[in-house]
Amino acid sequence: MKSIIRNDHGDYGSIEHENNSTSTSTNGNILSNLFSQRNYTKMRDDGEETSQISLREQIEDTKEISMSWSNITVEVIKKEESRLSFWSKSDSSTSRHILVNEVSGIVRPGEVLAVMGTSAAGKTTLLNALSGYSDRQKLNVTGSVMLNGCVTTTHQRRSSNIIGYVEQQELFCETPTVQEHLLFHAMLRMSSKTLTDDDRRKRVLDTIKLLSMEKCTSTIISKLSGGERKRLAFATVALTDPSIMLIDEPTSNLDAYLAKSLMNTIHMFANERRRSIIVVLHQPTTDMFKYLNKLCLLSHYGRQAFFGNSHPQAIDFFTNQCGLTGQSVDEFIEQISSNSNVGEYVSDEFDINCKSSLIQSIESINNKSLNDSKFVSVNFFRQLKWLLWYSSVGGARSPIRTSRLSFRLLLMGIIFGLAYFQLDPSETHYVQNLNSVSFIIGMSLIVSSMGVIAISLLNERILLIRDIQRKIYSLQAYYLAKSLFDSIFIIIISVFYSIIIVLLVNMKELGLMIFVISFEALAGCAVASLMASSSSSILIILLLLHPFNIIFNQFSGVFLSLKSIPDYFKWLQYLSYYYYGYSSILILQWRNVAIVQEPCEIFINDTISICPSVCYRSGIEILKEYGVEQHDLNFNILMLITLILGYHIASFIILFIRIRRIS
Ligand SMILES: Nc1ncnc2c1ncn2[C@@H]1O[C@H](COP(=O)(O)OP(=O)(O)OP(=O)(O)O)[C@@H](O)[C@H]1O
Repeated sequence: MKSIIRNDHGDYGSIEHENNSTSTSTNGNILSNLFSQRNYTKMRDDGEETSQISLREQIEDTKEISMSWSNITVEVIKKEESRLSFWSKSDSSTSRHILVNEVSGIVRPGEVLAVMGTSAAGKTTLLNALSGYSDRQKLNVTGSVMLNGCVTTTHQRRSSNIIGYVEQQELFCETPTVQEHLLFHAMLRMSSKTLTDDDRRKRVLDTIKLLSMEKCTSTIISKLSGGERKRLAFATVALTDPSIMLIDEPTSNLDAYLAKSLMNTIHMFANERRRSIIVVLHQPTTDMFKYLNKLCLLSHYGRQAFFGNSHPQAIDFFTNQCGLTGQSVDEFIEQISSNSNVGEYVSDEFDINCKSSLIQSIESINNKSLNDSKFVSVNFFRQLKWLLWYSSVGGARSPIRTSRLSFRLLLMGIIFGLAYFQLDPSETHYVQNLNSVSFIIGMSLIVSSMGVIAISLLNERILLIRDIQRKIYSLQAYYLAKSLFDSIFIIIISVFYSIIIVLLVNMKELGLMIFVISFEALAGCAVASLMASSSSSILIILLLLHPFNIIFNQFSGVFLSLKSIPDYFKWLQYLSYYYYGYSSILILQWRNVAIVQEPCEIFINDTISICPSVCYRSGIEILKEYGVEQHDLNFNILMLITLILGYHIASFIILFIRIRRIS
């Protein structure tokens, strides 16, 4: 069937599209019900009346925004250094590499524009420039991008909810399921305040259905196929219903049927929701052209080779104006790709014959006012709630956190528990053994969990930067949610680990031991967060964590006597979580011990010998020997809490500065 696409200028004509297939009509129904906010409200009030609301009413609710761009040039400036020998001064020069060269275009509400061209022609680079994300790659962009004729800055494009960008390799948090991922985005990204949480849940299910993803609703993202990931990336953006969608290679990794079905859905989004959509396409099949209204063709080095109606106008241009032979657009693309001279020639022809009318068409768009489309960010507590939920559903499935760490701790708990099994005060080396296990219990827990905390924070960094740039949530909400979730996780494993060792070794004061060990581990993990925030790779984290741990170990009182720490290193003792943790555990073990029997050590001819008789010491005397005061328990716990907060604040500030610099 032929349908007329509304067009202010009349230069883009009509397109043909299928309207009678089952999948089309099913998708159409879902789509028309999907994004009507009024539908949801009505459903709540009037039961089944939803379907009576016409698409026309829905369209009036929507924001129709055209996007145009003129003379977009993207270049990378490379600094090249040449040095004749090690000692000679280096000569540095800068060179400019043009990736996109004076490209112009326009897409209006209701249209799908396809950007096509040779590999590495600059299609993704153009999309990055249009979406406002080029500066994260340190690229220099000139030219203007207009929304409804108003010139915009990159920041405006990034921070408004007008543009939804589906990147070529969309990043996901890998452990949640498809439904959980979409729900998280529905709760934080759908800006309408009138939607209830139930409406959002329903929209998630409808979006899953629209993209034929029912089969993988409960599949963990890391297990999705390449094509399913593509569809999920599209679904994540489609969920929020932006006025303009930029989609990089939506059909790659999809089979012919799914590719066609997805293009059909994209076309319907544009057509029925009056959205302006730009897609980068690679080798589209001939029947896919019916879903495209316009074509922007890039040749070598980002030069523009064509812009216009996808099929008839393109064929006319390539055959009549450029003298190429062929029947379809893909044949011309192939000729341009295979021979850079043909590409150059076609680009020159386009510049001479067509560029000025395109620029006129762009300039003719009146400056229509844009609605205030700043991101309506959800409040801090809602962000915190859903970030905590997302961390917990994802974290609970992460094997590094769950099975592997639990197994490691169980194994260590059993080994240490059996090595120091049921310590008996009447044993010869009771004091030494009890003091050793008091140190090892905290140290082993911290060393095992530090890496997990640091690596998970570092792994999420790229996602965090992207989500903050997209204004999905704030760094404050993310950091607080992450720290809360990690703290709960650390407390659970501390309880589990302490119980094993305390019971096997026969240590005292189980309840308070759990309390102290948890705080010691939390302080250690706060240091791990600080390391992760300060590092840019796992290797750097590992290089930093071990020296830090060893240095803080030395000032715990177990190796170097607390009494002999030089004054200029006292500050290291006060920053050491091992010192406060170890001292507190010693206090718990010795404070109520009245008498300890142990063999006496005496000096005979300057060598230590064991006297056959026994010596008697109180627990308080043992503490004194280690430089620990029994009344320091509360102070130590307070200091551990201070360290936890201090290290986290330092970690947050460093992360904040790093992300600000990148963004
Ligand atoms: N940040 C950057 N610094 C230097 N060169 C870059 C940068 N980003 C992209 N390029 C280069 O720009 C060219 C165009 O890259 P782009 O990813 O835009 O191509 P493309 O047309 O999308 O390619 P494909 O179809 O293969 O995905 C490539 O040669 C690429 O190496």
